[in-house]
Amino acid sequence: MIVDQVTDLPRPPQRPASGHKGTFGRTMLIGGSRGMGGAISLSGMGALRSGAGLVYLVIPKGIADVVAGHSPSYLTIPLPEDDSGRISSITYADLKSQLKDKDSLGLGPGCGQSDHLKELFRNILLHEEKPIVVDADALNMLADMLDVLHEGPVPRVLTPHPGEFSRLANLPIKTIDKHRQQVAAEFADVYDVTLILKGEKTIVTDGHRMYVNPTGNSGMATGGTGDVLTGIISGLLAQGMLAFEAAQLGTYLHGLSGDLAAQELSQPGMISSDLPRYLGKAWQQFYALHDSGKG
Ligand SMILES: NC(=O)C1=CN([C@@H]2O[C@H](COP(=O)(O)OP(=O)(O)OC[C@H]3O[C@@H](n4cnc5c(N)ncnc54)[C@H](O)[C@@H]3O)[C@@H](O)[C@H]2O)[C@@H](O)CC1
Ligand SMILES: Nc1ncnc2c1ncn2[C@@H]1O[C@H](COP(=O)(O)OP(=O)(O)O)[C@@H](O)[C@H]1O
Ligand SMILES: [Mg+2]
Repeated sequence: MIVDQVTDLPRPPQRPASGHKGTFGRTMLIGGSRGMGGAISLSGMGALRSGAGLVYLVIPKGIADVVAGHSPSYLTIPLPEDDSGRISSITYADLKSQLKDKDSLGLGPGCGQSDHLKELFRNILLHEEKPIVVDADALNMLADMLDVLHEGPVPRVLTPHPGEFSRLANLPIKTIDKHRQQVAAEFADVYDVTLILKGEKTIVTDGHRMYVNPTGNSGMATGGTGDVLTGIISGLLAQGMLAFEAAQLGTYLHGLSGDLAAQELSQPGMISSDLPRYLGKAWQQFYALHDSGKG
């Protein structure tokens, strides 16, 4: 397998002067559960500040008010929940009309795991042709049904940390840490996905190209930072970027937000909700360096 090392960053989504919120895409994020409303709220903030026009959060009804209260900029779609406060009852057929006009999806932040969610995500991955980011508990459930990646339409972006990748690829974390590029590229090639293997120097690969992200710092090793990344990439996909490019730019901007947050707040003093707040500054720096201030 020949894998090209990519260093150049892709062009960001265009922002035509006449653009309206429909121009910049609708992304829908499905997740959250009792005790983990923060995860889907953080993803929503990442999506909003990635430039997406409309951000929909599909959540269990028990956390709907808390999540909606996190930001007035979200649209929320509350669903029935089970005894543990996870999304339940609703089927893929029930959700179809909501999914229809969305440009991208993000599955998993804080959703928990259940047979019901697994079946719902299985159907979405099998049948939805729009780009989908798969993270967190959606990845853990995907580990038991990897066949959907072969059968379903592409593009799919998977965002595991090494613990999640170990479950997906059925490899020990030690092996993953030792051969990060190789195991990530092999998995991406076999399953025809864009894989983001997170951690220090996050890897983005589609099995043919490999990007090693230079931004980020260990101040980002704090709960919820990965949830923000899922939202950023879902938002870039909604704006029409291709999967590998959205993953690459999203990972770069996410790490840069972390670096800018650490500069002002210190590594121990920064938290995941700071990342969306610094994403605006990260965009400014990106445009200044890479796109002559068009943003
Ligand atoms: N505020 C919230 O509501 C939050 C909710 N979260 C949700 O909590 C659920 C569980 O996610 P977690 O990731 O905590 O659980 P996991 O059990 O998947 O991951 C935690 C374990 O993975 C391994 N791991 C993680 N990063 C690693 C690295 N760089 N190198 C080696 N091993 C590594 C470690 O063994 C670690 O204890 C998800 O649904 C997630 O979205 C978390 O995102 C934290 C914040
Ligand atoms: N030491 C580090 N250096 C750079 N980035 C890091 C480091 N530790 C964690 N990160 C980044 O923080 C994020 C953590 O994601 P994840 O483990 O999914 O967190 P959570 O599920 O709590 O949101 C990833 O984007 C990862 O690359
Ligand atoms: Mg995570």
